[in-house]
Amino acid sequence: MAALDYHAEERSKAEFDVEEMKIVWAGSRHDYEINDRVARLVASDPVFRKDNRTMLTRKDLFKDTLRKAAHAWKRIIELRLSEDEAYKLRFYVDQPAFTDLHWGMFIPAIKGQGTEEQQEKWLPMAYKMQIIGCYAQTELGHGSNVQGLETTATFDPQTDEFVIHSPTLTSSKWWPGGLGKVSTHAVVYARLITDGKDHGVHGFIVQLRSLDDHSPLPGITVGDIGMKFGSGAYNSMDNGVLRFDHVRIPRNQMLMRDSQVTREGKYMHSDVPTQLVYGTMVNVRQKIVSNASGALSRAVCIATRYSAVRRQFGSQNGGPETQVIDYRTQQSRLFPLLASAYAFRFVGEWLTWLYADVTQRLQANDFSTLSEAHACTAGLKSITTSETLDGIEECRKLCGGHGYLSSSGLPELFAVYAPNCTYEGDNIVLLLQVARFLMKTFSQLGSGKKPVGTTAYMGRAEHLMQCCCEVERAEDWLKPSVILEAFEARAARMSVSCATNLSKFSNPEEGFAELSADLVEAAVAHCQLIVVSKFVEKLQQDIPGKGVKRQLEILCNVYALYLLHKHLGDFVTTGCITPKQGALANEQLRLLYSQVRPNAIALVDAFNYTDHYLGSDLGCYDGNVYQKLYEGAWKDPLNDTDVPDGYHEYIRPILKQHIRTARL
Ligand SMILES: CCCCCCCCCCCCCCCC(=O)SCCNC(=O)CCNC(=O)[C@H](O)C(C)(C)COP(=O)(O)OP(=O)(O)OC[C@H]1O[C@@H](n2cnc3c(N)ncnc32)[C@H](O)[C@@H]1OP(=O)(O)O
Repeated sequence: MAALDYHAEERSKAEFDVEEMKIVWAGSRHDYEINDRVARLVASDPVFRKDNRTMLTRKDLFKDTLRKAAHAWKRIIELRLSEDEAYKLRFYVDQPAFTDLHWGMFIPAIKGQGTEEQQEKWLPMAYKMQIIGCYAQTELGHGSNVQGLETTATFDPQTDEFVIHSPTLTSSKWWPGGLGKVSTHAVVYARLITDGKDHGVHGFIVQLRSLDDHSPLPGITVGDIGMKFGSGAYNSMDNGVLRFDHVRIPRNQMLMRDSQVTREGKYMHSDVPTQLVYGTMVNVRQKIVSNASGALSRAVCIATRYSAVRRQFGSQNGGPETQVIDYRTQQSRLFPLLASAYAFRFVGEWLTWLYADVTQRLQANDFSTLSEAHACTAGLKSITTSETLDGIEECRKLCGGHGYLSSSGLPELFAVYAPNCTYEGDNIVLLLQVARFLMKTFSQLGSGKKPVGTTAYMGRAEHLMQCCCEVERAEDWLKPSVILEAFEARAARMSVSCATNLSKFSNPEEGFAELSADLVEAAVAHCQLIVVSKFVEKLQQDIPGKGVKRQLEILCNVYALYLLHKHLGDFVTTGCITPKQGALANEQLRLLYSQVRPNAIALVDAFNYTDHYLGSDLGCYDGNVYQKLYEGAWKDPLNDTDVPDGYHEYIRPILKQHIRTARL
């Protein structure tokens, strides 16, 4: 018997080869095959079940997380999975855990900042998970301002040790994931003090817990910081608090790749930029950008499938009501998010390449692209996560009342995704970093330094300041060169305007603070240009598969014109386009939505998500939504009995008019 599929008709409307699109989405056939195999493996394993997660108490949720992490590790060993496959297995398990920080930050910090000797000592133990580590940087009173950290690491030449100490309440480490209950070790960021002199923040490997019985070592106070936003979600993570009371560690546990302390206590800094101490954050920011498309596509998949099943109003002569996906209002909110998911996928791919490139250069002591890599990772982390979080919430609203149910998967997705906008650098702070980079690049234009990479367009600032958009008819907006020039002109003009206003201040820092809101907008314009241009570049590649490239062209245009529509004020006030051209863009956008419509379900099928990973009754592959919602309701613990616990004490006295004498 053929499997039931409420979306069969929608799927038959697709004008492109979905299987080929799956490969484009995954990045390569190889990645597609690994993703597919690992996702199915996770979905079919009962230990990885997550449908009751939001109903677990904190302790049960944490224990469930430990079980899943241990089981995942067991499977990784049994199946001899590669590092990449193991990462994907943890990804599809879809439950934040200490392992994310062990593999995602502790190991990379040692790799990036440790000497060869230190790597040889610590990495083999970390790779076998004989030790489990976290990244202890943020403090109770200090987050984005890394230079403001208070924890101290004072060198004691008598014993050849560092004394790690938390001098104040605000210096307590606060937030590091995996710290609260699991990590045996941490890379701790502390101010290095030798001979009474403060040399700024450096990383140190510190053992926190006994490897025999897991109890905290002397001088260490450690625990979990408490419940976080939402049910399930990030509450599976043991974000921790940590205080040091004069904890001693050997000198060779300072991460000494770029700066060293000698046996005599002399501080030596090689001629590499001090910002390399931020390297782990750059690495994670790049991963966060890659993951943004994952979270957004998941929400979009749920909202799109449900919008095709859900019918509301518009019944003609007693016929079925209209599918909500056919309403223009639904399309104009949903399809830009679908296009954004694809846009973020491709910019994430590009950023992974950029990061690999800068890493290679750094190894060869070439620091020329470091500041651009920092600006790109910081800026793209900021805009992709902000848009993803807003997009998830929009998808919840697009699912109407049912989106508010936990079983839609959207509330938990929102709650688990929300910290992305804050961790690894608050999104506004990161945009200000981009703005600084832009202002610096502009100020160097006069000195003949030619901007390259993502700022190459600034080299054409003179042209971009006075060019006129050539759009006369709506279809002119489909030309990539027209779109790119409009985005370049907007970004350049907003930056130039900031630079001009800044130059009026005698104190540049005062000017920067005063104009910070404008600077953030200029940074957003620059980052959006990067996303649009990387989408356009992707389309210049050879993309096989019937109709695949055509669909991507449509989505690219949707993404760009939606941004243009949303930020019309920027484009018009900077004189990049006229109000008439803005209206034509909107007209074209409506036409594009009609082209997306028949392909919408197939475009979300191309994400190739299992029902397990999606975790949503509304987004299930077969579209049998109402049955699932109905059955799901009866599984709630409140429905274990018809008469609820508490009836006799609290309902009956009200009904029977005994409330005055009731013992509550
Ligand atoms: C399997 C399942 C999924 C797994 C998924 C994988 C992920 C794995 C899990 C992760 C889960 C998340 C876990 C979160 C864990 C935290 O959140 S860890 C804590 C993160 N904390 C932060 O990100 C703090 C953010 N703050 C900062 O980065 C810096 O303090 C700031 C804001 C950039 C300021 O830096 P600053 O040195 O005080 O000051 P500033 O004068 O602005 O900068 C000085 C120079 O350094 C440059 N600079 C600044 N930063 C950098 C940098 N990073 N690089 C290069 N240059 C830089 C500036 O451009 C400037 O350059 P010049 O203009 O002088 O040329």
